[in-house]
Amino acid sequence: MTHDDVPTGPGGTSPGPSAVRPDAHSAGPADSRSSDGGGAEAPDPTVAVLPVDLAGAARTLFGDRLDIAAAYAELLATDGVVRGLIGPREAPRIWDRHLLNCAAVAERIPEGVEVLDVGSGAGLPGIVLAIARPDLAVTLVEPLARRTSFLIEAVERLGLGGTVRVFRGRAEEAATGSTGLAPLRADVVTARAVAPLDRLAAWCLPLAVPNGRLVALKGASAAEEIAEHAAAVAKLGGGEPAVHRCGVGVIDPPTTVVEVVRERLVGRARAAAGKRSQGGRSRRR
Ligand SMILES: C[S@@+](CC[C@H](N)C(=O)[O-])C[C@H]1O[C@@H](n2cnc3c(N)ncnc32)[C@H](O)[C@@H]1O
Repeated sequence: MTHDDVPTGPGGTSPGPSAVRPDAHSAGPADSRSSDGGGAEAPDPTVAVLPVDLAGAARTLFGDRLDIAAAYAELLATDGVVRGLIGPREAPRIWDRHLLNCAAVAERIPEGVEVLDVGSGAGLPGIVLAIARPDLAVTLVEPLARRTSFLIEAVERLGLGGTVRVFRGRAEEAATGSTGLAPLRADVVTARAVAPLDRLAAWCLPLAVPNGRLVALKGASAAEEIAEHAAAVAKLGGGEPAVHRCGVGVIDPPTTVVEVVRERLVGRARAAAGKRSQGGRSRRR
């Protein structure tokens, strides 16, 4: 495993102006799904132009950073498809199923906090959140080299190096710092289409600071997953999972997220905290 810190600074190319595609595209309901797919010939980049019926939502969610979102949409629909990170069928629905679906989640994230996006893949939702919210410090956690190479290039090309870094490795490795690096922690840990809620809680809660949160994009399976996994989540130190709908009145359908607060330290984290507090007391004597 390596730690690929994207150099900070102004690097990257400046994204081109946004353009609105007149032939409005409608897609099925947004859901927690992978954007992944097999490699293919690069589609025509105009396939990623913002459909006119989504332009209002896109302006609401991205504000004056809509041009950067448009550059990312084009990158996903071209390079992302060629490199097998996005299925070719996803290219025409990049905006509604991916960019807007992910950007809506920004409303659940407080101002100026640190965000870890676990299993970023091609940057969803991590890169989208970094575009929509330049106040956030975002770390993209992704184990696969082919995907982290794309992420590093995307961050540079979109000029996001000042607020986004890429960590190559699994969530479990990021949490323990087992490679000799300091363990990663954040106020908010996001994940989309990575694992069922019990596994996600096991991977992501250790990455959250105490009272920090897992925000999992879950779609239609949310209530079912909570019913199935609430007990496992509680054992992992999580509070009662809560469902929230994001982007109500902006996107249709809204994005469904399951949130879990890290309420208690369990296992190794609890033991380590106990040792720290004992050490603290003996030093004070
Ligand atoms: C189905 S893809 C979803 C990618 C992206 N979140 C999206 O919505 O398009 C799942 C991603 O999770 C990553 N992944 C799997 N296990 C992981 C783990 N233990 N820690 C971090 N990432 C993991 C995979 O490498 C893959 O990129």
